Amino acid sequence: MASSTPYTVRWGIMATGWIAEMFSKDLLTNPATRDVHDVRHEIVAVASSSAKERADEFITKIDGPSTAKTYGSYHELVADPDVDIVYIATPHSHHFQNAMLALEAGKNVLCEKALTVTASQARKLVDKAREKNLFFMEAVWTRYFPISIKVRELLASGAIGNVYRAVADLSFNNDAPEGKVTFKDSHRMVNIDLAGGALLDLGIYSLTWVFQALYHVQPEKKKESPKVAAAINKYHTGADETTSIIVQFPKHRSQGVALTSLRIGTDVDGHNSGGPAIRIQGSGGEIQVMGPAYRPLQYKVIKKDGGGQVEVVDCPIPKDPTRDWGHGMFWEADECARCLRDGKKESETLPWSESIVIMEVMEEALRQGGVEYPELIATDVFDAQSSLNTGKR
Ligand SMILES: NC(=O)C1=CN([C@@H]2O[C@H](COP(=O)(O)OP(=O)(O)OC[C@H]3O[C@@H](n4cnc5c(N)ncnc54)[C@H](OP(=O)(O)O)[C@@H]3O)[C@@H](O)[C@H]2O)C=CC1
Ligand SMILES: O=C1OC[C@@H](O)[C@H](O)[C@H]1O
Repeated sequence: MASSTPYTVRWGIMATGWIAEMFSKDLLTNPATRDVHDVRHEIVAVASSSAKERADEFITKIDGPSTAKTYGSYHELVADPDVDIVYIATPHSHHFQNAMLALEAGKNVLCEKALTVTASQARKLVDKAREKNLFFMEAVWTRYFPISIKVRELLASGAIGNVYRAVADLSFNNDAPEGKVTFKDSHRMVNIDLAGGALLDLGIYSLTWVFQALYHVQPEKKKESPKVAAAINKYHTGADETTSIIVQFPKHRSQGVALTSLRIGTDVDGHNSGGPAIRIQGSGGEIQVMGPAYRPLQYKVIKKDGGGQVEVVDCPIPKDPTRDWGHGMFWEADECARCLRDGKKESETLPWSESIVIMEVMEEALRQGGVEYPELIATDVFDAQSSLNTGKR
């Protein structure tokens, strides 16, 4: 029989930027407001690589607990004995070194997407987690949404027959005059030194849907790494600005198309007039998911023999009324808590092997498009004193 006392996870937050704020505010919501009663979350420490004061300000900004310890370095955070799991919210460039720093220190890790810059880095992190017997997960929050769970269930149950194709897009219109985009060259979205680019930041969600539809739902023995064909337009910084990938799963006769761009928007007018962001097509029908691909709130099921009837299902994200907050990242946090409680080292919803295959696809696409990242961020050699860990910029 399940215990009536919820299992508590004590989080350490690494970095104090935008997504760290979103995630931390979600951790602070009351789980009961999403009908979760078996796990709960505490923020026990926050670290900024630049200054302890930034971590102090962060706690104020999120209306966090005054008991949380604040650090001016990532090294101090991973050494804190009260931290059960470290949430890594730094740019892509930093993930390998930061995650390895935490794993080496014996900490469980939830690391923001994209997991790493290269597939080799991802494999090394998984090897380290295995060696140290630690929990490790890529923070692809969308996978833990009830809408994703429902769509996977529908696909697995054969609701649309044999699934042969998935087309997914996550693009934003950041077009600007004279060939520019609206981001400054130094911004993490386009800065090659921070592993910027549409694919690692946005295209990973398009691939997430392609993989949820065509790969994840396959029985383990039938899973196959896809063939990859990619077209990439590079921005003047060297990062990719528009990337289109076709993945082909020959044994399953299925194909996925993953699209991303910083030039045109999936949602043309901000009202979803452009139609679904994701189309999953099977022999017996189609499932459409309304975007954005990272935070979808509605899906439709269209049956081949449905006589024109379309099932439309809304999947809203619950808010904690006390804090007036609910972004949707709490579901992945709940998954981490349950895995820690149950002694699991990886999440079945995004197993290590799947994160690695997706990193391999992105690496191959970037190779075909001629995108190259600097050695400092592409190396798979861990260095605790790397500037990516010490913050000495
Ligand atoms: N799941 C989701 O919905 C989203 C995920 N993300 C992911 O989260 C990660 C961070 O994105 P986001 O929060 O938007 O980025 P921000 O630029 O807002 O924050 C990044 C933080 O990383 C730390 N950092 C350390 N070194 C550097 C450096 N050289 N340059 C910039 N920042 C540095 C800083 O914190 P400090 O100084 O305190 O150490 C900074 O505040 C990315 O991997 C991104 O893909 C982003 C947005 C949404
Ligand atoms: O993960 C993300 O989802 C939302 C986007 O706006 C953001 O750039 C990206 O990092």
